[in-house]
Amino acid sequence: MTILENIKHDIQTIKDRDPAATSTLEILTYSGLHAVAFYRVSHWFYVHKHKVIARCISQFARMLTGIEIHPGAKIGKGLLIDHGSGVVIGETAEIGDYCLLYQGCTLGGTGKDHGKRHPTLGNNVMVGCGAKVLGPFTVGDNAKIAANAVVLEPVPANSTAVGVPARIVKQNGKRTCDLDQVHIPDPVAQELCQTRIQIAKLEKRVAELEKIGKKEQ
Ligand SMILES: CC(C)(COP(=O)(O)OP(=O)(O)OC[C@H]1O[C@@H](n2cnc3c(N)ncnc32)[C@H](O)[C@@H]1OP(=O)(O)O)[C@@H](O)C(=O)NCCC(=O)NCCS
Ligand SMILES: CC(=O)OC[C@H](N)C(=O)O
Repeated sequence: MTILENIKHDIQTIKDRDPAATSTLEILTYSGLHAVAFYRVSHWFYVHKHKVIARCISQFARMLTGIEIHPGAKIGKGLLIDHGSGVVIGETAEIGDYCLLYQGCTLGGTGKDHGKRHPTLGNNVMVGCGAKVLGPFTVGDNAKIAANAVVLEPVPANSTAVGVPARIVKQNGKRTCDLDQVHIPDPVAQELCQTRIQIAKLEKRVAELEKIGKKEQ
């Protein structure tokens, strides 16, 4: 895809995904669109080894929009940065297609890694406002990162990560168990939880039957 085709795609995505967007003209005023368009140009200079020009463009975009995208980041089709102020995307971050980032979120490093330092988002990932995703791990397709979460470990596809530090509260539309003390659903803990739920149901049923039995006596 050329830079222009990518930008057209970004505009279409905003139309499709932002309920507040009413027309193309209105979308052309969006800071998020400006930041992504400048990024697409700066990335071209970055990959063609004009790193200073690339940086000048990204710093200019930052002044204009309050959104800082390092020209080295790799960003797929149809990125929507909604509202945008305070968004920071690090040099080795990778973002799949049709992702949605809200204001104040960071795709950053922990300061402890070298080389690949920033996260990789799959396709259709949503990162809520104020969330920080820190480290060189993967956030799977269709994952949702809650507003203000601080994510320090991989997030599986189709799941929701919430809190500080973030834990997985939903996966494939189902709530994960409260017994889950690690951030990724543990199959043994989930099995234990299911057993506890079954026992609780059986205890309730036994109590009901005992009550009926007593009445009949
Ligand atoms: C997380 C989010 C995406 C909802 O995802 P979801 O998969 O539909 O999850 P649910 O709404 O079912 O919530 C699951 C649990 O997480 C909790 N939760 C949701 N968002 C949370 C947040 N930001 N921080 C802490 N807990 C949160 C819910 O209360 C619920 O808890 P419970 O299981 O104890 O009831 C949404 O709440 C969110 O944070 N969106 C960010 C959008 C945003 O940034 N908007 C800014 C627009 S300007
Ligand atoms: C402020 C906010 O919720 O923005 C989200 C989206 N633009 C909307 O209008 O719903």
